[in-house]
Order: sequence, then C-alpha cells, then structure tokens
Amino acid sequence: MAKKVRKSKPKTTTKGNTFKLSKQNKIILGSLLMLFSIALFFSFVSFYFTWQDDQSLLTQFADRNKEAQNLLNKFGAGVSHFFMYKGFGLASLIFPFLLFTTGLYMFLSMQKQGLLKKWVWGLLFVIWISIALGFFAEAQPLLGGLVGYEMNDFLQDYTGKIGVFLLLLFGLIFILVRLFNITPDGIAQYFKQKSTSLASEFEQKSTQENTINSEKEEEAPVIIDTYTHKKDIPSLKKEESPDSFEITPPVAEELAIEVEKVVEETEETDNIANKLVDDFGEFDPTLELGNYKFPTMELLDAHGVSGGITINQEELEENKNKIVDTLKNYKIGIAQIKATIGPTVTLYEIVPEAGVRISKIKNLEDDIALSLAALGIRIIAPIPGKGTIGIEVPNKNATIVSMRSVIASSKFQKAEMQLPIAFGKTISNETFVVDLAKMPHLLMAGATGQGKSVGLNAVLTSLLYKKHPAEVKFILVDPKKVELSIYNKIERHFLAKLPDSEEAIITDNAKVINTLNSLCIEMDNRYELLKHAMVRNIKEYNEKFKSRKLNPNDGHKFLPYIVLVIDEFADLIMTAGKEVETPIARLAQLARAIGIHLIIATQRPSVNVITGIIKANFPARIAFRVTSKIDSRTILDTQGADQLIGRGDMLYTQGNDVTRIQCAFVDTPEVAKITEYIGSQRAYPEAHELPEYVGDDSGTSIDYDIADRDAMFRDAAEVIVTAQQGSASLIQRKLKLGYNRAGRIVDQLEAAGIVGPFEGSKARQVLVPDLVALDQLLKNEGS
Ligand SMILES: Nc1ncnc2c1ncn2[C@@H]1O[C@H](COP(=O)(O)OP(=O)(O)OP(=O)(O)O)[C@@H](O)[C@H]1O
Repeated sequence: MAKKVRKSKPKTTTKGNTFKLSKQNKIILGSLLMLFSIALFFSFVSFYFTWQDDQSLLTQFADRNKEAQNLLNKFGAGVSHFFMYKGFGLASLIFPFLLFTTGLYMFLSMQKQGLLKKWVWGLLFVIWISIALGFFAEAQPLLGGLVGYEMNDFLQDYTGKIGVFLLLLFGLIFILVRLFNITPDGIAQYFKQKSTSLASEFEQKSTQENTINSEKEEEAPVIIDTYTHKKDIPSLKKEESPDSFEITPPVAEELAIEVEKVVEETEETDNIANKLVDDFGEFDPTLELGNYKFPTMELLDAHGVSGGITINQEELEENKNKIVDTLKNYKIGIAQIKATIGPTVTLYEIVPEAGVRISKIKNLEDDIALSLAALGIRIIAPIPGKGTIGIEVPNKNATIVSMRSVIASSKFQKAEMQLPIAFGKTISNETFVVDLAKMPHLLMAGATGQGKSVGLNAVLTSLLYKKHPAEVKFILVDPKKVELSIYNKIERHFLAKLPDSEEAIITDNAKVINTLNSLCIEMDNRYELLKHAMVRNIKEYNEKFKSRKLNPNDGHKFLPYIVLVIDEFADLIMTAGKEVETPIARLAQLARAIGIHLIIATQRPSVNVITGIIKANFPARIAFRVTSKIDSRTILDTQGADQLIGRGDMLYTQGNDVTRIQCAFVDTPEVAKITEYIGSQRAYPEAHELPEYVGDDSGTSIDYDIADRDAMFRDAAEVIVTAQQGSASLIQRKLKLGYNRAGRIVDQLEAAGIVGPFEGSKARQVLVPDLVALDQLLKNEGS
C-alpha cells in the first residue's frame, strides 16, 4: 500500500477551483517571491537617485554596451520606471513588502486567510499615498507617479482642490478607522488612561512624601501628659492614612471591549490527511491500472437501426379507428386520443367523454383487448398521475433498441450514479437509466427465450462501459454453464472468486453456497471497516479513504462494489434450498450499505423459488414475458407480464409504478468483443479474492489429530502467545484468514492446550507464557 502511495504522481492537484501546491513547490515559489521582492526594493530605492541618468537608456535595452546606474542595472531601471514613474511613485515601495509577505506565507506554508486582506489594504494604501503625494507634492511628480498625477488632475477637474483634499481626508479617516480601529472613543479613552496614570504617578509620589513625613513625625518626641499619663499622640492620627486612597475604576461604559478571535482548532487526523493529500494528491484507486481504456462504442453493433423510430401513419390510423370503434361498442365515447410511439409498442392515451367512469373501462379490459385482437395489448386504466386511459398496442414492425444507442445516449453518459444501468428505452422512446446501488437488488424473471440473458448482458455491459476495474467486481453464477462463460476473459479485471477456486465463473452449486457464505463474511468485514471509519455507507467510506483519512495500516482499503449475478436461481433453490436462501436473504437485507448488490434471474417465477423473504428484499423487479397471470403476479404483484410480446419487451417496477421498457439488445458476439477488448489490456495479477470460507462440514470437533492441524497452526499459535490474547479475530487480522478458518485454528489451539476454553464475549485465556514455552510444548508433542 505504501508503494502505491509513493507512486501516486501528482504533486499538484486541481480540485474544483482551488489550486494546491505541494510543500516543496511552496518553498521554491515562496523563496523566489521573497528574493524578487528584495530585488524590487533595491531597484526602487536606487531609482530615486539614478532615474535621470538611466532615462535615456530606456529605449536602448537591447544594447549590451550600455549600462544602467540602477543597482539592478537595466532590469531595475526598467521595472522601476514602470512602477514608480508610470505607476504609483513612492507608494510603489509597498509592492516589494506585499510580495515579500506573500513569499513568506508560502515559504512557511502559513494559512492564507490573512494574506488577501493584506493585499487589499496594501493596494488601497498605494492608491491613497499616490494621490496624496500627487496633491501635496505637485512640483515633484516622481513622488506620486503618473497615476497620482493623472488621478489628481481628473479629480480636480470635477471637484476642485478642496474636493480632492476632502476626499483624501475621508480616505485617511477610512483607513484609520477600519485598519487601525482608531475612533473618537478610543482617543478619549487613551487620554483618560494617560491622565489616570499621571494622577496615580502623582499620588504615588505624594504617598512617598507622606511616608517620609510620617517617618519624620514618628521620630518626633512623644509628649506624655504628666497628669493623665496619656501619651499625646500627634495630630497625624486624625489624618486619613494614605492607604485608604481609592482609585475609582473607569466606568464600564467607557471601556471598549476587544474580543479576541477564536482560532478553531483543526483535528489532527484532518491535518495529517490534508498534508498527505497536499503531498501525494488524493488516493486514486484506478492508478494500478492507470492505462486502462474503457471499451469503445465501435465494439457495439447498431443492429441495422440508424435513425429513430419510423412512424407508420397508416398503422396509427388503423389502430386508432379500431380503438374508437371497439369502445363505441361498449358505449364509451372518446373526447381525445393521443399516440406515443415507442420502439415496440405504441401507447394510445384516451380521455373518455365526460361522465364515463374509469372503473367501467377497467372492467372491460379483457373484452377490449379481445376486440382489438392483437397480441401484447396492455390496458392501463388510469395511467397513474394522469387520469387518462392507456392502451398499449404492439407495432407491426418492432424496432430493435441497440445497446449502442442506449450507451451513447447522453442520459447514460452523463449519469452521475454509482452503478448506472441502461436497460433500454421506455414507451416514449426515452433511454431508461437506473442506479443499481439504489435498487439495491434486482430480481429478473421471464419464460425461456424472452430475453433474460440479453437483459443480464445489458446490465453487465452498462457497468463495463462506465466503471473502472478497481471500482466494481462481479461474481457470476451460471448453472447453465454457457451463458456467462464469455466473461472469463475479464477474470483478472472485473471478476471476484474464492481463494482456492480455479474457475472465476461459478457453475457448481456446492461452490455457490461457499461463495454466498464468503460474501456474508466480506459483508461483516466491510461493516467492521465502516464502523471503525465512522461512516454509514461505502460511498462515504471510499471518499474518506480517497482523501487519505483512513490508514491502510489499520486494514482500511478502497472497497470496490461487488455485483453478484445468478443466472438460473430456480435451479439453485431446487438443489440447495435453505442453504442458499439463508445467505441470500441475509445479503439482501444487509448488504446495500456496503456495496454488495444481487441480481437474480429465474425462468420459473413460482412461489417456492421466489419466496416471501426474497421478494421482500428485492423491491426492484423485472418481468419479461411469462406464461401465466399467476407468474406475473408472483414477480410484479400485478398482472401484465403475461401480455408482453417477448424479445426483450419487459416491465420494470421499483415499488408501485410499473414501466414498460424495450430491453436494449446486445448480442453474444458484441459481448465477446467487449470482453476481448478489456481482456487484452494489462490486468491485476489475479481475480479479486473473496474471504475464505470453510464449510461447516469440515467439523469443529475438539479432538484434533496433530496431522490434521491447519497449515497456519504454528503461525497462529505464535501470534496468540506473543499477543497473549486468545481471539480468533486477531488470527484473522494478522494472518489474513477467513473467520471460519481462524475459528477452527482456535479450536485446534484449545485442543493443544495453548488457549483455554471458550468464555463467551471475553477472549480466551492463553495458557502458554512465551514463545520458548510454546516451542517446548510443540516439541514434546512431536516426540
Ligand atoms: N432486447 C431484445 N431485442 C431484440 N431481440 C431480443 C431481445 N432480447 C432477446 N431477444 C431475442 O430473443 C432471443 C432469446 O433471448 P435470451 O437468450 O435472452 O432468452 P432467455 O430468456 O435468456 O432464454 P433462456 O432462459 O432459455 O436462456 C435472443 O436470441 C434474441 O433473438
């Protein structure tokens, strides 16, 4: 990981409009500015003494024989002439100071907030001084420069000398009040303070004198009354002692309170993260395959469709008449009729005459369909949110919606989604794009030969066109063994698999169970990471990781989305039943936040395949044509899928609304070309590895044979003894093992007498004090 960090090239990054420099560049630029400002300062100062001599030189810069008197020679003479003579005169001296400060800010990487203020005030000063000098030292135009002279000239033309004077005075007041915070109150306060301090000084002096006097008086002889024997205490007693002198504090009103600005402390982790981002730029997960090229549009076929949909006027008229006549038979008058032509069906929207109840039309749905005598008619009464009645009539010549056209659509290209999928086109010919991450899982059903596999390919193709291999991984389950095998070529780019499996595409049902359980472990691990990172979902987690706020040494890493595709779910449920259903249900319930999404396709949408628990967790569903109304209800909870015309004609629902879509068509050779294109590029060393899962049948008996011990047994024992903490998660982390395997090793450690028995939530006690004792124990065991 550290390697990757070092590799990340950009020293400067542009993020939005902010321009960030690396620390080294700041030092370089800062020192350049400081040195330049010093050069400017010297040339400006020497300009005052040399300008007359150098004036003739200004037109002869190219002549190398001529030398200027300015300390910085021709450069100094030229720049100074520009700034001082043609510019602001003496006030130009402020520029080197501003530049020097800017350089210093950069050099020390200080916060930039105060700098802008300095520049604004600096420029105001420059203008004010230049005008003021132009006004008061009219005889010496060099002091105010050309700007000062011209501005004075201009202002005097309009306001006269007095006007300019008043304007200058106002400028001075403005600067004094705003910049130095000098107010009449402040001045009064200042004099008051002065007078009080003078008074107290005076008092102090007089106190000193008093004490001297009293000392003197104390020395005076005490006169004792011979009659009363009372000491005649000198009159001093009656006088107030100087100690009782009261200093009246200034009245609160007169005190101007100055509020110190609270400087917000920034969190240290942020600082470190910001520094890392400054130095290395944001973490780029795609860097390892930095040269990866997304598949091009040429790989997809247009399927003979060049333009949009052709409108067959005759057909439109014919269908309209049929609808009007049919409805007339049922005594339903039509006030208005409108047609929207889609790729496979045309939607006729009808506004019935006033007084016709929509429920009447709804009841006649089947009869109307029969009268229209066409396959695939669907009546929507009323169209949700419109109050019209829709009758979908299939076009005589359906237009194929090519994958190329939907991928090329700006809706898909501009989609700012996490996992955008272009399914096809709606009835109004709009490209239909949805976010798989929002679904968050998808159920697809349809009778055989109606377009499921094409639909799955459309989903996968959409993701391949939009996502980098670092961002998404697929787990493909294909019991039919042939449908998804073309994706083998992108194994090391886009596929994820179990550690020891050879094939990345899973065709064996037993392996599916292991994979699903492994995904559950991955889910738990990811939740653990999210918890430590204190974020709620994968998007926030990855953003935090990219901005280098999460330390890879704590196990944090960039998390790709994982999309699990199961092509024939019915087959799986029939053979594995609960063993498959339980992890699927768990994943479906919990995996959405951590970026694991399921796509399940099935031919047989019966209730024992799509069980209640699965349905409850798959709100997004797609139905291709099915054979019965019951099947349609099983998938969509409504009928309609039985009236589709097949060949990619589908209904999509994500909650209540049902949308009719013509699925985009992508043929197997096209997919092969895409996978070939991706597969021929540089890849990761191997497919993305899922956590290891060892099935329960491997047994967890406590009587382990020494020979049956796990290969990592000794390493695990050393980890446990060194840390003196008997926990499976420690082994898991340190040795990068799956949860189950680590659990099994802990059992073996218990059997070997290295750790104590299970103690509930507490870690097990470690019975071996150190590595020497462990070595001894294992040696004795062997002998
Ligand atoms: N979107 C589409 N546009 C045009 N034709 C399509 C579309 N989808 C499918 N078809 C046609 O239907 C045929 C069967 O499609 P597909 O192989 O996807 O069916 P399926 O439902 O997966 O069948 P099975 O379950 O037997 O595998 C395709 O070969 C193609 O000719």
